[in-house]
Amino acid sequence: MQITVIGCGYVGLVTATCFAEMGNRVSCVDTSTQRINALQRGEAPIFEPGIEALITTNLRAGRLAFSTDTAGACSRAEVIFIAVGTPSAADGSADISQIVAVASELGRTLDQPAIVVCKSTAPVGTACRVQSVLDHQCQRRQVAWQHRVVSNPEFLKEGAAIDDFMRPDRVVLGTDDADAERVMRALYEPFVRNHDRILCMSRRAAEMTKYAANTFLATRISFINEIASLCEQLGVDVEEVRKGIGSDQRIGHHFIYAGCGYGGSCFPKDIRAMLQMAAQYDMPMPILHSVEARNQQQKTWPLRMLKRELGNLHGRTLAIWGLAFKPGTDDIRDAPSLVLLDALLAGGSSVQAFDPAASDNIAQRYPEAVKEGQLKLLQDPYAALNNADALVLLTEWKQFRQPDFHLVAQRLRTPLVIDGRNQYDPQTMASLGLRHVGVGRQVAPPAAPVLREVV
Ligand SMILES: NC(=O)c1ccc[n+]([C@@H]2O[C@H](COP(=O)([O-])OP(=O)(O)OC[C@H]3O[C@@H](n4cnc5c(N)ncnc54)[C@H](O)[C@@H]3O)[C@@H](O)[C@H]2O)c1
Ligand SMILES: O=c1ccn([C@@H]2O[C@H](COP(=O)(O)OP(=O)(O)O[C@H]3O[C@H](CO)[C@@H](O)[C@H](O)[C@H]3O)[C@@H](O)[C@H]2O)c(=O)[nH]1
Repeated sequence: MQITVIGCGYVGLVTATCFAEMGNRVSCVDTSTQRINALQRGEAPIFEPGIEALITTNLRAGRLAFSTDTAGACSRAEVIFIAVGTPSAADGSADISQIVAVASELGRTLDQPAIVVCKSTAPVGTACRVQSVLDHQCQRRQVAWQHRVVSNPEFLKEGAAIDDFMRPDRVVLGTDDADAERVMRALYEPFVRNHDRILCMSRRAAEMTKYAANTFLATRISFINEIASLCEQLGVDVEEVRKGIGSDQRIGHHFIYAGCGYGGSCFPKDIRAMLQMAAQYDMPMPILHSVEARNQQQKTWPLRMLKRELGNLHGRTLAIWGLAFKPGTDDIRDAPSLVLLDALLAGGSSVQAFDPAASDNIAQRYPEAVKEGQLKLLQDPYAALNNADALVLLTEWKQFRQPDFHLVAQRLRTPLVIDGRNQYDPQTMASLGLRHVGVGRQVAPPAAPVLREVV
């Protein structure tokens, strides 16, 4: 099939390369000349395991092409995916102006009917808006055809994006057009060979499904983080509780890991967008407000623990392992590391940090601190520990799972490990002379509850 993908970010590139890998001819467009030039040389502008190999193979095979010319790239396309950004506007709502701009351009320039697919995460009603923008242009140009708009939200996770796309749990197609459904089913058929995991529904339901999925996952994380806080008060280990509840099949083990909060380009933004969608109908959505508030609070957990253990942090040197919002990516958008770095740097602490992928992005965000030497971004995780008053683990990269604890204890000035992702066993750490502070797993005896008089 001849496909065009508009937007060469995480979603656009993964979509394009995976469809090309299945034998389709895919043209990719982006407004960034720099991005397109790099892609034409086979260089990925994003950090995503496996993406560069897919780009190179499919470029060489002639199934993949990159350009900045939308009209040219769409001239023979049967299916056109819109995978541009939908960032938060000032009020928290999803800004769909990039989608609308693409739709207008397509309406003005397409000389054949196409299936236009909204892949970006966008509020309920966006696909209908794209349809009316296209319809309006067709009427203006007095052409005889109508484009068909499908909502096809994407569920990939950064760091595992190719695997998620190649083996999706489900493919959601929002359309009531039988022809469009047939073409889209055929396109996705190679990815759902074992059994049909394609779910067809209305465009509005497809859009809502994406927001409901993300906000539900975020709710699970904030829920376990709240339970973890209570565990800290009660002297209970939340890791035991996690296993205890996760083994109930109705709950399951996924997305119930307590930590220092969720970040990334999706959960925070999509919760804000969902709240704004609801606000238009005067819906208060108290659950989602709490999910968001709990997450903000959770991101301050590492700082609170450092203060509890060390007192005043002014003049202290702190080591951080992991700056990306999760392992497998260089993405620092809404990462818990930003909350900690902002506070430590403003409070006069020095930071020595290591991340396998995200250091460049952090350097761009804190250029002054890097220049003045207050923030050192190191190439070696153990070099970050030299004379530090504590090690704070924020991202659970695999290489941090079994570090040389003897070296950790030797390098640190104070043997304190703040484990923001519950990676380490408190007993093992204690046996090595390291004080370990995990999320929701204090080993202290339970404190007395505040007793209230029963009336
Ligand atoms: N990142 C993820 O893990 C993920 C997963 C699922 C869904 N989503 C959603 O998918 C959408 C895209 O996310 P992303 O992370 O790929 O964004 P991104 O910012 O990485 O990429 C978007 C790209 O679109 C380009 N672009 C903007 N306007 C354009 C135009 N008019 N023509 C051509 N290119 C244009 C930008 O230059 C950029 O390269 C968002 O709605 C996001 O919420 C993201
Ligand atoms: O039990 C858990 C699981 C995750 N996280 C955190 O949650 C955030 C998001 O993680 P993850 O969902 O793995 O990453 P994303 O790449 O943001 O993917 C989410 O957002 C995408 C964009 O919409 C969706 O497509 C994916 O399905 C959805 O998982 C990260 O900060 C994680 O550290 C936890 O704290 N505890």
